[in-house]
Parts: sequence; C-alpha cells; structure tokens
Amino acid sequence: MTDDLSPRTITEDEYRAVHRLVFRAFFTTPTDELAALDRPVLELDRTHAVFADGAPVATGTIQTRELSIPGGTVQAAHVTGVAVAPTYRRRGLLGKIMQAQFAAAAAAGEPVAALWASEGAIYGRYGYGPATWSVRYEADNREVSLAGPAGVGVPIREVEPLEGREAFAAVLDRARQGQPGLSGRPRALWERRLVNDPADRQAAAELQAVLAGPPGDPVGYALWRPFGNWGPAGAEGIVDVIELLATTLDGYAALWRFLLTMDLTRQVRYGVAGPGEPLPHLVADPRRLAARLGDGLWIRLIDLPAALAARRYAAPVDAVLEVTDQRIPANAGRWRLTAAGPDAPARCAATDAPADLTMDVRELGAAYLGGTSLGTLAAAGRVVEHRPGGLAAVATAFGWPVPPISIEVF
Ligand SMILES: CC(=O)SCCNC(=O)CCNC(=O)[C@H](O)C(C)(C)COP(=O)(O)OP(=O)(O)OC[C@H]1O[C@@H](n2cnc3c(N)ncnc32)[C@H](O)[C@@H]1OP(=O)(O)O
Repeated sequence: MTDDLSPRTITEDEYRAVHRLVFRAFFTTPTDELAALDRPVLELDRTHAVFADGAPVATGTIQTRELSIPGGTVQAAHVTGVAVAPTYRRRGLLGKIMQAQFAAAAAAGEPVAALWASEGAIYGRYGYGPATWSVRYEADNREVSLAGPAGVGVPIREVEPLEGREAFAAVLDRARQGQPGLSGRPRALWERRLVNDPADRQAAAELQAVLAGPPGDPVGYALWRPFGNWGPAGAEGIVDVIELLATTLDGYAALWRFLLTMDLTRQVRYGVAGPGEPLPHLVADPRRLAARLGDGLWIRLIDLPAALAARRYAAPVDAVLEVTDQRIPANAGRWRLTAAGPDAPARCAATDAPADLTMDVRELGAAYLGGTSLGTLAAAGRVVEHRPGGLAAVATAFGWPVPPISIEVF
C-alpha cells in the first residue's frame, strides 16, 4: 500500500496510538494511567499526525495558550508532543508536521508559535529562535544562604497541590502581567501539572506545594519534590524545585529560604530560572549556585507584521527590516517598523524602502521577547547592518527592562 505521508488531525480513536508514539520516542512507557491523565490536555483538532499502514509515524500537537510579551499578551501556538517513529526518521516528516502547524496557527490567528526543544539543533531550520534562556542551579544548600532581610517573616503554608490550584493560578495570572515569557495555563493544564505524575514519582516522594503570604493573599508558590537519599555519612537528600513564582520580592525570597533550608538535604536543583532573576543577587555567594545556561523558550513568528505590531518597544524606532523566511514566504520581504516608545502601539507594514538591517525570521523570533539581543545576533553574523546606527537603534528598541522567563517545559 502506498501511504500518503501528509499530516492530518487525529480522531479520538487514534489518540492512544499517537500517545504511545510520543512516549516511545522519549523512551518512556505509555501506560493506561498516563494516557488517561494526558487526554484532557490534548486538543485533538490541533494534533497532527502522519499515518503509514494505518499507524501514526509522526506527530505534533498545539496547546492553545496566551503568551506574555513586552507590553502585552498574544495568543501563541504552544507546540509540544513532537515525535517521529525511529523507523521513519530523517526523511522530512518533521518538516511536514511543522508546516501543518504553521498553517493551523495562521488559521487560528496566532501570530507566534512557541516551544521548548528536546534538542537545541532541531528547530532553527524551521524559523524558531531561542527567545528565553534558562539557568539550571545545582547548589550545595549548605553553601548558599540568603544574605539580606528579604522574605523574613513571610508565612509559608503547605497545601495539597491540587487543592492549591486556584491560589497558584491567581499568582500566575498576576505575575503574567508585565512578565514576558510566561504562558497562561488553562484549568486542565493546571490539573495535569499538579497531579502526582506517575512518570516522575519512581525515585522521588510525592509532589509538594507551598504558598507564600497570608491566607487569601498569596504572593508566591513553589512546587517541588524531595528525593530522599542516604550516604555513608548520613542524609544526602535533594530538593528538586519544579516551579517557583512570586509577585513580590518578599514572597520570592521566602520561598527560596524555605527550599534552601530543608532538613535531611544537601542539594537544591532548579532547571528553569531566568538569567535575570534576583536569586544570585540575594545570596551571599552566587557562584555556589553552580549555574549552567541553556536555551529556553523558542519563538517562531507565524504572521510577522501582526507579531511585531503586537509587542511594545523600549525606545522609539523607525526602521526597515529585510527578512528571509524559507518556510512561511508571506513573512519574507522588507518591513517598516515604527513605534514611539514603550507606551505607544507599534505599526509594521510592507515597504520598498532600503533596509536598515537584514536577518532571517529566526533572529526576530529570538529577539521577540527582549531576552536575546539583536546586537548579540549581529556579533554572531546573523544580523547585518546596512545603515550606520541602525543596529543600535533597533537593538535598543527590541530590548525590554523586564527580562523574559519561561518557567514551564511544556
Ligand atoms: C517541541 C517538542 O516536542 S521537542 C521533541 C522532539 N522530539 C524528540 O526529540 C523525540 C525523538 N526524536 C524524534 O522523534 C525525531 O528525530 C525528530 C522529531 C526530532 C526529527 O524527526 P525527523 O522526521 O527525523 O526530522 P526530519 O527528517 O524532518 O529532519 C529535518 C532536518 O532536521 C534534522 N534533524 C532532525 N532531528 C534532529 C536532531 N535531533 N538533531 C539535529 N538535527 C536534526 C535532520 O537532519 C534534517 O536536516 P536537513 O534538513 O539538513 O537534512
């Protein structure tokens, strides 16, 4: 039988086979329990798959969510669950899934798409650029202590993760205002996040949750898992911080004080801190956080003029950007971007005027949240300046005083 290797959206009956394809690609066991837990968060009509001999061999899904950007929010196609069967790899199926997703995002009016990459080498070719950077801490907690008074006296309360959902959601929704990079989280995704995931619980104790602040007025929360561990000299447990978010410095510092001083532990790990977060400036010896930098959220402009007009700019800008885009031709060409500063809406329209800067769409994705400088990309040869001073002006405008963070590997 000749298979039509074109992606299409899947049906309820095909869900289990698609779930199995994804779990097997990530070397995990697709149990009935996990399939049932994952089903409420999967949007069938936004899940594409390629079928061969009646079985799915490539897939990818989109979560419908909001994304905070400099000065506002946009609807963003949150791409996840991408997998190709090992026997069908390196023959272009991922490219077909990507194109289907671009069309789906455009049809839904989502000006950008966002993802966390399993491997950093995969998505640049599809026009995604690394827009946030994540810092991984693996700190010896005996060497790290908060130096100042921040957070002292702020109450910390334990809550059952699922019972704390509304309070956590209130913190996230407040934090999202003005914090580029944070994604909105609909109720089903919150519940999936807070359930004690069987895929994670083998080596660790249950998911734990704490709220900072007085009852009824939470100013932060943390989700974490303890790993109990004993060495020849005694306790060597680990605090694995999964998510930590606060709306005040006191809340933030109180949560870190709590997590860094857990009895029976020797290490605190956190994988998704932002490079601009306050923690290194609150501890006595930031080197002891043992930070390692990696890429975070990758952004792809789906509708370039809509995406660029949706965000605000840190400084006045009037510039022509010449953009290449191999995968979404409508984005390619010269665009005039104008904005009067951070309090004014921006405009972006096609133009024939000479270009100030030339770059690929990937670079605009990287710079979109203000976390990757166009100046850095120019230094790497990825942005070319045609008018002296053009790079400085545009790079300044694309920056943002609040560095982006993405706290969830979705
Ligand atoms: C957002 C997310 O869900 S991230 C999760 C991604 N999924 C995984 O990592 C699961 C395991 N891996 C896989 O399932 C597959 O290898 C995939 C999905 C990464 C790639 O699927 P494929 O169908 O093999 O990709 P495809 O054939 O379309 O590759 C296109 C190009 O990407 C390159 N490529 C694909 N995967 C990788 C990789 N992991 N590292 C580097 N390059 C890669 C190919 O070499 C090819 O390059 P070319 O255009 O220069 O020839």
